[in-house]
Amino acid sequence: MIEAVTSDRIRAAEGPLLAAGTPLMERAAHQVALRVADVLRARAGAVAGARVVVLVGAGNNGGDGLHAAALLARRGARVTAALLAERAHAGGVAAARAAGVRLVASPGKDRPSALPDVPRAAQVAVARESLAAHVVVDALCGIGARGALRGSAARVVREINRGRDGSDTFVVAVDVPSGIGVDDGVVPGPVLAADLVLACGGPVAGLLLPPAARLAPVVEVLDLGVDVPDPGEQVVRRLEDADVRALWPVPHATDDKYARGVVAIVAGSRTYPGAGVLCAGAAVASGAGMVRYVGPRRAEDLVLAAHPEVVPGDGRAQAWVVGPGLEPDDEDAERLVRAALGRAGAGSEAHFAATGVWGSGAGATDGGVVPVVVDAGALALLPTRCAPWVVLTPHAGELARLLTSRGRPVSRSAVEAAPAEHAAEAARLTGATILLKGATTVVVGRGGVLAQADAPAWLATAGAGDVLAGLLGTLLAGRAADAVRDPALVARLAALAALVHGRAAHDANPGGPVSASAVLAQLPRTVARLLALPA
Ligand SMILES: NC(=O)C1=CN([C@@H]2O[C@H](COP(=O)(O)OP(=O)(O)OC[C@H]3O[C@@H](n4cnc5c(N)ncnc54)[C@H](OP(=O)(O)O)[C@@H]3O)[C@@H](O)[C@H]2O)[C@@H](O)CC1
Ligand SMILES: Nc1ncnc2c1ncn2[C@@H]1O[C@H](COP(=O)(O)OP(=O)(O)O)[C@@H](O)[C@H]1O
Ligand SMILES: [K+]
Repeated sequence: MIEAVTSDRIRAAEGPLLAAGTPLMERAAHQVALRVADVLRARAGAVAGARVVVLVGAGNNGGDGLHAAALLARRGARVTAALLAERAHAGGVAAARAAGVRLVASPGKDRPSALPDVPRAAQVAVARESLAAHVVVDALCGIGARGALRGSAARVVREINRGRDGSDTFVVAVDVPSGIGVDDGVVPGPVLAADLVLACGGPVAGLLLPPAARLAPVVEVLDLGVDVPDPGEQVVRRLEDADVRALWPVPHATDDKYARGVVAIVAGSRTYPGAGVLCAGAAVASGAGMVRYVGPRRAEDLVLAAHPEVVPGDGRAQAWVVGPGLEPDDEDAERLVRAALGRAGAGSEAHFAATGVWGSGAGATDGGVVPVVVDAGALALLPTRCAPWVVLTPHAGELARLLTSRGRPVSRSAVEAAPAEHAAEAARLTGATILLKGATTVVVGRGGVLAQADAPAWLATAGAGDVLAGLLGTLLAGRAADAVRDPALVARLAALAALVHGRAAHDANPGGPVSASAVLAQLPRTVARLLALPA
């Protein structure tokens, strides 16, 4: 599991070390230079003679970049450092100059730390040189960044981005891609998408959160000897493949189908029967002990034809999945959804406030409260408050509608610009655990935020969400009693579902298109592959 914290935690951890004179910048620069040298060897064959452009900002992030530039120049790389702010780290400039780094817009002798704005022609030249380099190092700003990149830095980054499509420029970002919201992952202006991010001491939350996460697809943490204290709930987590084994409900030799967990599905309608087929099929494919299906005759016939192991009709279950493919104003479906939500014990929060316990763990298996996944059409049928083992699985448009219906009018694009913030708002307003779908899926529940970026963009296809809902139903049914006792587990299981869903989409056809049916069919093999990994 990757854990990322807010930037003030990193600063607090670094403070005492810096006060004691620990050379953190030298350590960071040394490790950045080593990793850039690895990339140069892979891309240019050797470090000596390879072309590197370092984009340098005003603060210590720029200092890291300049010291790394000096180290690379000493190993024979042809390094240009473009000083793109009104000042630059003095020690870094001296080291770079002494090592033979070519300094663009370097400070004059009489104004060593007050740089003029870089002229337009020089900005274009820096962008051209960057696009032709083997590696570009982004050291414009790190955790000290506030708001969108500005001035020459913003213009050079825009210029590089304009030319980047046809070029295979490799960008290494020092600490973060400059200009992202380091704590909330917003992208308020131009940012250079990184191929590799080298996080200094520990990753900050913004690297894992959408929309910034897509600009930081690979994050490596540089060990600077900084110990970040336990941040409690101020943390963003990402599950990795090695976490699957610890969380997945693997059956024991003594289990029968009921002990393994029964999932009941209310999905699909006369108009959209396929959602029922995909949702129930995903619950079967991910290993439920039994799957029940409740829906109109046409959908039920199709579900049973595709998945004969599904049991038709209502009955006891350890988890419910409601909503995929329901038609508005379908009174039968509405009654079933409300009954399922009733089984989740909408009043559980009052019980928790009175007793300090979330519910009886046994309740989940003896007909008491059970987890419920609420998707698509069922999102409009929520009670005022939900228990945290009710998991809402909206996409951005559905979350915008949900927030608007609760007196917080917001557009889909506003949700997309700050997904974690809006998911947290929905969790506060409803009490439920929120799984907000997208290229990076954000889960907000008890115990903090999780952000999963495991899926290829090919997964953005109709029906994929129905598969996710069925898969999550199986996980919650398999660990229902634990989930009701420990609501933080609900959020982890939701993140686990997103991880496995994304991996199955990749495994089904690496690098190419996938249908929702193909993801479903791939699930058993992907689960087996992930369970075979060492924990
Ligand atoms: N703590 C340590 O010693 C260690 C830290 N380390 C490294 O230092 C980094 C933190 O350094 P930092 O605190 O100096 O801030 P940094 O990220 O360089 O940015 C601030 C500068 O950028 C400017 N600026 C701000 N916003 C901007 C914008 N939107 N667009 C353009 N410019 C903007 C801002 O200018 P100002 O607003 O003040 O005029 C200020 O000058 C950290 O990420 C890591 O890489 C490692 O070496 C290990 C030891
Ligand atoms: N760009 C993307 N990259 C990767 N995964 C994506 C992307 N866009 C959407 N997804 C995923 O695809 C699925 C789409 O679900 P959803 O929008 O509910 O579709 P449907 O309602 O048709 O089933 C979600 O799991 C979501 O996280
Ligand atoms: K940076």
